[in-house]
Amino acid sequence: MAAVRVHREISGPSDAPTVVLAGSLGSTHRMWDPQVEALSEHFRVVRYDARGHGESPVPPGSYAIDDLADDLVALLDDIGVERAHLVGLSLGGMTGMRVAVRNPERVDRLVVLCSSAHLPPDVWLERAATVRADGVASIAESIVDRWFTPGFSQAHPDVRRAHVDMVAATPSAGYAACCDAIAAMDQRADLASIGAPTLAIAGADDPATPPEHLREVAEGVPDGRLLVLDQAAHLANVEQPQQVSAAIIEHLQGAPA
Ligand SMILES: O=C(O)CC1=CCC(=O)O1
Repeated sequence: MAAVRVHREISGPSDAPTVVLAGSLGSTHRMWDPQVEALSEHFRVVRYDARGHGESPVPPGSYAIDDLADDLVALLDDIGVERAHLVGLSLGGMTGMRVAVRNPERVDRLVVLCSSAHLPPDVWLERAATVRADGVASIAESIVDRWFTPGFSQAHPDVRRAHVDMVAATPSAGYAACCDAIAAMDQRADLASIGAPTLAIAGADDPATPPEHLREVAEGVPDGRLLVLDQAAHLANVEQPQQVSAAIIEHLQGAPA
């Protein structure tokens, strides 16, 4: 499938190294709000909506992780960036790993948060079918139950509500097409070919991509390292914003893996 021109928001100094932030299934670029200020002190920060999400195009049919990776490379081409740091959470992490495998010359350092090289296909095909039948809004509450720990949701009902609304606003066709991409993905054999120094960050309480998935990434990538954050579920960047921002900055600035 041809690459699409994704919706992007750019902040930070134009002459600083570029970091591209790729988000989770059911999110928009706004899921990175907690990181933008801190990262913009050091980097040109490029956030975007994945195809099928937010203000980006929603091509018909199923997608593959390769399509999402091609969109990210097309974004780099479009903004005139030869080589960037990539930071991706969940679906965004899968996309970042794929770019690091297929376009290694475009990737400086990689951060993979709350993601996986492989997830059970049947779960994702079933979710795609549910969303095609009933719409993404029908599962938005249950999705966000996995994004935050119960304690965080109780303490921050406004944050939880904003994320339920974000998921519910995702085009159902785009969401389902990305579920197809996750179902068809198996990057386990490719991890060894990722040359970019890689930090894998897990939420200790993430039921969607538990820490063992990030351990597999950290141990599979030759220059990989694992960080497990307590009191964080799937959207660890929202639940532990300072720790995540600090870990990203340290890794991208070249802390030894
Ligand atoms: O939203 C979820 O259920 C968790 C998830 C797994 C891959 C992804 O992008 O989100």
